[in-house]
Amino acid sequence: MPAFCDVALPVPLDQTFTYAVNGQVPAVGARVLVPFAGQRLMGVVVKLHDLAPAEFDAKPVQQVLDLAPVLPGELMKLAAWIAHYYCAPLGEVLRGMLPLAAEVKRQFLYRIAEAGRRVLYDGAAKGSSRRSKLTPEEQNREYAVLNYLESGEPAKMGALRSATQANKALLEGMVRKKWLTREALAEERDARRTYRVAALVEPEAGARLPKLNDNQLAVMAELAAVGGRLPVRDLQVTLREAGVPESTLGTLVKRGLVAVSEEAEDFHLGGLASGGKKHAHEHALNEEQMEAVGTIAAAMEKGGFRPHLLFGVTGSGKTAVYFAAMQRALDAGRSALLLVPEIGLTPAMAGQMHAAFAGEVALLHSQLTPDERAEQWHRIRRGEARIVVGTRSAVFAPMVRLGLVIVDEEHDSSYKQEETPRYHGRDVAVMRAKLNEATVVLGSATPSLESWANAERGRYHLIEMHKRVANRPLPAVELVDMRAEFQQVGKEEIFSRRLIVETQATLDRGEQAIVLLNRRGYSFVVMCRSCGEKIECENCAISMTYHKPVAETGDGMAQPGQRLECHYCGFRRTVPTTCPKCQSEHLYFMGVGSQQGEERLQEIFPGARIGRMDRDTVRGRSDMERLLTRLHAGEINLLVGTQMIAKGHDIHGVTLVGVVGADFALGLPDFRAAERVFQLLTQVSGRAGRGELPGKVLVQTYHPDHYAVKFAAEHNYPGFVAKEMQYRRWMHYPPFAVLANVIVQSDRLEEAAGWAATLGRWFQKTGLVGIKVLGPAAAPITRLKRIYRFHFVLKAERRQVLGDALRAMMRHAESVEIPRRNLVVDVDAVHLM
Ligand SMILES: Nc1ncnc2c1ncn2[C@@H]1O[C@H](COP(=O)(O)OP(=O)(O)OP(=O)(O)O)[C@@H](O)[C@H]1O
Ligand SMILES: [Zn+2]
Repeated sequence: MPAFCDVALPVPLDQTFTYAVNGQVPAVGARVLVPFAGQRLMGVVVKLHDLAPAEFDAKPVQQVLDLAPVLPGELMKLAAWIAHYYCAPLGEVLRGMLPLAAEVKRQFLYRIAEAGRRVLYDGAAKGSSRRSKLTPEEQNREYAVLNYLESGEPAKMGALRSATQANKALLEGMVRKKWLTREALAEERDARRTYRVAALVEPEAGARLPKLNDNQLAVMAELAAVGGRLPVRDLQVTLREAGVPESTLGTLVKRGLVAVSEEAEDFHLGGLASGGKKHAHEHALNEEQMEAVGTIAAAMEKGGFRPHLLFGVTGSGKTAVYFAAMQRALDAGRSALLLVPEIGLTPAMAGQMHAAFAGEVALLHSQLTPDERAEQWHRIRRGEARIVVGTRSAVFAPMVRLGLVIVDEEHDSSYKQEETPRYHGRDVAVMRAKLNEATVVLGSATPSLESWANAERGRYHLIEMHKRVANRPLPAVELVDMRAEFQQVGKEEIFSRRLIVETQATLDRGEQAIVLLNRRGYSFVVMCRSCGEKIECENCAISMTYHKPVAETGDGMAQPGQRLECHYCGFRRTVPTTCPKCQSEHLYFMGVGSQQGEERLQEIFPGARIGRMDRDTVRGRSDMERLLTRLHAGEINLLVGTQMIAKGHDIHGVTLVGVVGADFALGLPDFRAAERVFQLLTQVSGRAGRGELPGKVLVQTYHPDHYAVKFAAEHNYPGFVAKEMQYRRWMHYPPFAVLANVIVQSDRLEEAAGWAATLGRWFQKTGLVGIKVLGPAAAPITRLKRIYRFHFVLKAERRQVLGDALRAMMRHAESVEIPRRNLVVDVDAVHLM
């Protein structure tokens, strides 16, 4: 029997901790509770051994939570890889993998132990009770507990407590004295939990409309707006915001106008927000699609790790390819994992998954409660759900016989986790496939340069889909030079004359238009004309955004009132009437956000039915579904919004896309600025002309000659990458170098600056070979959430060299007592801000 186990704990320290095995030997991959710095922490056993630690006495494990490993060996390996590759503490990696924190509070079973029997039968307790600090009453309770358990049958804590009035502390004491044993009850939760759905009852033909009061009308209108059905919990959120009492729903049910039914939890996305169109799996695949599926299926058949990059233009029908490939995986008795950027933003995708695979599907996304998440996790682990669709962390789903991994919109930066462990979901997906010997497909109309380089180097097999489905043309893109516009009009306008004319014509033809304004709020800078100061957040070195009061939007959603808001930390303040610095009254609101865009559009097109899509109007999945349903139905014919509107939506009536101020981002101090602008322009353009009618795109720009803008206008991805690759090569940026961003941070400026300087001197003195160190410098955002930030950017040609340098740096930081949590190591950083 091994005497010790090494446990990975969720603490910001790059090591594991040794504990003494205490009775039950835990399995590697099982969870245990252990004492740590005065707390009880849950960790995962990573090693069993007999090597007593030299410097200290190992404390015993307090409790073994799982009899068998919760994580299969393959995921343990993946965790170790992530910890090494991203220089992240293994315990924090494992915590991110296990959605089971909720289960630690689960039921315990108590059983009488040998010593307990002796106490009960021999009265040996007398001897011990002299030393015992327990009151006679408590000792009696202990006897009652032993009596209760005498038969040998285990009992739940709840039952014991009510039968004997023993409390938890008393029971724990008995476990410590070894009178009782305790085991965690591995509760099999019912994965098929149900939830309640409210639905409008179809009135009988000829029935008269009943009289309804305002509250009742509000409920009926809300249901009608979302197509007649809504989960009760979502409905209640909306009702609460609108001030409608919850009892109203009950009244409507009594009157037979609304029915409430129970539905199985996993089906509630089916059919929503697809606008009555055919689902992806119902189309006969075209030639390009069939070829793509054929290539993927052949790879699965051959077996082994086979990475693919699926480069398919917007509207080429990539989703249908994913479905067909996933079906092939199922047919071959394997499971398939599909990662998507944000499920809430693309409810149609989830809906189609259910339509195609019904009960085989498990959804994993950030809006699940811990319990729901755990349920899905168990369904997957038991092999009941063989199709898993999820966001970033779904890459850790405990799939059984994983055969296919797909990463949709692989370029999307939401795959990057911006807290420890700072992994990239796409890259972990590729590694996961490798460990499983599975096929992996990264799909996008605008692949990241990293993935494209891998395809060029022959590491990924490239699959291309050049044409839109049904031979639909890509939209014609026209650039509107806003410098010329200004000269001709003589003043700064948000919308060019060209965009106004085209929008009017589109609306007149009964078609739909979308306008991208990629900043939310009304004005994103508030400046004092007298002293030139911008109003910044109290916590961050960031301009605050002005939000205009909106009593009510067209959706009947209550909105917070007028305010300044920091979009980084959420801090809000009232709008000052004078400059906080110089008291001048000349405050100036600059920079047009989506809220102002909507207001202006309503003035210009009073007859338009305008909708807005941004973080202020879309706060949850049901908001998004409601908006999309109204768009599909043509209820909205002019949509304004932030980059959310560019995310994979497939709205067939949209024939015009206008882009306002998207090239502003070209000026950001980040080497990926051009790539991001190209992606955004291409993706948003891709929303036009997806139905019967061809589309048109107008891009308002101050940089009509910039290659990112020009190539996007020509739908020329290869042209753009060729140019961008040159620049990356010259500048030694990824994909021609590997990079890490190291942030040194503290809530005290001197401390952050001092540590940065210390590390800077160390880098200089050490003279690492094969590494280029830029910095220390103040981070582009010098203060964030009250924390001051300095940074280094490390670049290397070889991954190994970079990792070694980072580890050496962390060791040095430890030796000079820079706390680990004040040092952020971001390997393959996506944002350098
Ligand atoms: N073979 C086909 N024939 C006709 N229509 C199809 C076919 N395959 C898919 N479609 C339809 O084409 C539309 C676009 O498909 P999809 O949304 O998968 O495009 P995509 O490649 O993912 O584009 P994007 O990158 O812009 O998200 C959908 O409405 C889909 O139902
Ligand atoms: Zn802030």
